[in-house]
Amino acid sequence: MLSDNACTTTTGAAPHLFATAIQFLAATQCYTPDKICPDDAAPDLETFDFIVVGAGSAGSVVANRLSEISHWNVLLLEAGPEPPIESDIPSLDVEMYQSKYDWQYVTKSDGVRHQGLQNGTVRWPRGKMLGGSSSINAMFYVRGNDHDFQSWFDEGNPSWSPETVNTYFKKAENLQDMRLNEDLEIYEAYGHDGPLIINTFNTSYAELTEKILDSWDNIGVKKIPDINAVKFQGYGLSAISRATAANGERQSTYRAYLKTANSRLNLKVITNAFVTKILLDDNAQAYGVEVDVNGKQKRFFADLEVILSAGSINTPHLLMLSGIGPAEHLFSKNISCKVDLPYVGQNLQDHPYVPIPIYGDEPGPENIAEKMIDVLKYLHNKTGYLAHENIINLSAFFSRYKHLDYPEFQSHLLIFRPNSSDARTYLSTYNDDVVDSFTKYISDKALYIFALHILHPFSRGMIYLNTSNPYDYPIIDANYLGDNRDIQSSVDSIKIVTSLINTPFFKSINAFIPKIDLPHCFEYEFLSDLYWKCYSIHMTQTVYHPISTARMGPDPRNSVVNNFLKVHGVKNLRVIDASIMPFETSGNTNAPTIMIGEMGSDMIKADYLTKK
Ligand SMILES: Cc1cc2nc3c(=O)[nH]c(=O)nc-3n(C[C@H](O)[C@H](O)[C@H](O)COP(=O)(O)OP(=O)(O)OC[C@H]3O[C@@H](n4cnc5c(N)ncnc54)[C@H](O)[C@@H]3O)c2cc1C
Repeated sequence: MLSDNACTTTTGAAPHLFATAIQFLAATQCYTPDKICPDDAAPDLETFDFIVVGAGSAGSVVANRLSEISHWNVLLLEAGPEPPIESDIPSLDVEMYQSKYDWQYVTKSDGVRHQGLQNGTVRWPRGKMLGGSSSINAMFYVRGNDHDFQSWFDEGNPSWSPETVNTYFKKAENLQDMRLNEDLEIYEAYGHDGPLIINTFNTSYAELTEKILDSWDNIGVKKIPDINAVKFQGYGLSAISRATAANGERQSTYRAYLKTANSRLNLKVITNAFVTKILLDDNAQAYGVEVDVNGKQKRFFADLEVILSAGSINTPHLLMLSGIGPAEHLFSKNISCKVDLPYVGQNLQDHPYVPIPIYGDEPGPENIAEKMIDVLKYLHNKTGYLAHENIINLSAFFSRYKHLDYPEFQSHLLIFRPNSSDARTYLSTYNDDVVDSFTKYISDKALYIFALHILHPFSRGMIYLNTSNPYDYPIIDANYLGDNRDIQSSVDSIKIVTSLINTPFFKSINAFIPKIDLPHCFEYEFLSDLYWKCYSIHMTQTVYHPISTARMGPDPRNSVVNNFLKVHGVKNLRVIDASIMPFETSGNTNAPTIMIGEMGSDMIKADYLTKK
C-alpha cells in the first residue's frame, strides 16, 4: 500500500483503478446547489411585509424566524451567491479568502503601526454568500460570559440581561456531542432542540491537544470539559472547543436556518442582490430598498419593516449611504442627511490578535501518504483531517488577576509540522522578512503559533465613507492598540503565553521562541517588555470580530439602535447583526450574533403579533 516512498513498478492497471475510484468518489461529491430562488424571482416594485438585508449569521436567523409566521411575506436579499463546497469542508475555509465569496476588506494604514504586515494594513475577510461570515469562519462556538451581557444591560438595554440572552442561545442550539451530553451540568447548559448543530471536531491531534491543555493547566489556566457550561474563575480556563459543525461539515446559518426554511412559500431569498440604499420618506420612515440584482436596478417595498443584517462594515455603510449618520460627514460626501445620528460607524471594536511563535521538536513531519488517505476518507465518510478546522480545537481563556469573573484574553493554537508549506500561506498577510524569520526553523522543527486575542480592548476605531458611491468600499480605521492600556494588555498576555515554554511538555520538546525580523524593534532586547510592546504594535492584526458600529443604547448621541434594535429617529428600520453589540464578548462573535438574530426576531414578533 501507500508509503512515503510510494514508487513501485506497475503494468498501469493498479494506478488506473485507483485513479478511477478517486474520480468516482470525487464525482459523488459533485455539488449542484439547489438555487434557493432564481435571481429574477421577485419583480421590480414588489411589496413584502419585511425586507431583510444580508443573509449572514444574523440575517439568516431573522429570515427563518419571521417566515415562521405564515401570513408574513419576507424577502431576504443577499449580495453574494450560494456558498461553494469549500464552505462545507471545515479545513478548506481559507480557500475562500480573497475569492468572490469574500468581501476582501482591508484597513487603512496609518504608516506607523502594523509594519510587520504587508502595506501596513490588516486584511478583513468577510463572507459574501448565503450564511455570510458563518460560511467562511473558523467555526468556534463560544457564547461569551455573563459579565459581557451584564455590561450590555448596564448600558441601558434592559432586555439583554445574562438570563434572557441565555434563553436565546439555547433556542438556537442543538448540542450533539453525546459524550458531553452525559454530563448533566453540560447537558442542561445547552439547548437541544434548536436548528444550529453544535458538536466537537474529531481532531487528528487529540493526544497533543491534551498535552497542551495540561500545559495551560500547569500555569494556572485550569483544564475543563466545556467553556460554555461554566462560570469563569481563577486565572483562567481552557477546554477543547465546541464547533458549529456536524458530521464533518460546517453548520453555517445558511445550512441551519435557510435550507430548512427553503420550502416556505412566504420566504423569498434573492442572491447576488446588492442593496445600495434604504428608502426613507419625509417622515424618516423606511419603506423599502434600492437593489442591484445581477446588474439590474430594482426597488422593493416593505409594509412593516426593513431589517439591516449586513454586518459590522456594511450596515453602517448602508445607513450612511441612505442619509442616516453623522450630518457633517454625510454633508462632506454630498449626501443629504435625513437623520443626524453621530454614532453610525463610530465605536468600532475588534479583538486584536497577535501571533506568538514557539518552536519544538514534536510533532514530527507530515506523512503525505497518510494525508492523501485522509482525503479519501473525507470523500468516503467525511472523516480525516479535512473534517476539522486547521486550527487546533482548543481555546484558553485567561486573566492577569485571579479575582475577575471574566477572561481578559483568549488564545487559539495553530500547529505546523516540520517542512509544512502551510505556515507560509497562513502568514501571507505579513511581509516577507517576517515570514522568513517566522519559518526559519520549520525545515526540522514544529511551529506552534499561539493566536492571542485581547478580549476587552479599550481602543475604538471607526468606519466612514470614502465616497457616496455605494460600490466604493468604506474606509476602515481599526485603530488597534490605539489606547495604551491595550498595549500593556498585549505585553502582559504575551508574557503569560510565553511562560508555557517552561512547562513540562514544552520543556520535553525543547521549545524556544524565535526572534522575528522587525527592523522597528531591533533596538530592543529580545523578549524584553519593550520588544513585546514593539512586536505587538507591528504584528497585531484581526481575529475577525468587528462589532459596535451601530451600537445599541438608549442615547442617540452615543448609540445607533435602541434596546429593541430600532434605529434612533427612524421608523420601521432595525439593525439585527453583530454591529449592535455595545461591547465585545469574551470569545468569538458568531454565537452571540446568532443569539442577537434569535432575540431580534422575537422582538419583532412581540411588536406585531401582540398588536393584532
Ligand atoms: C474569517 C473569519 C473567521 C471567523 N471565525 C469565527 C469563529 O471561529 N467563531 C466565531 O464565533 N466567530 C468567527 N468569526 C466572526 C463571526 O463569523 C461574525 O462575527 C459573524 O458571522 C457576524 O455576523 P453578521 O450577521 O453580523 O455578519 P455577516 O455574517 O458577515 O453577514 C452579513 C451578510 O450581509 C451581506 N451583505 C452585506 N452588505 C450587503 C448589501 N449591501 N446588500 C445585500 N447583502 C449584503 C453579506 O454578503 C453577508 O452575507 C469569524 C469571521 C471571519 C470573517
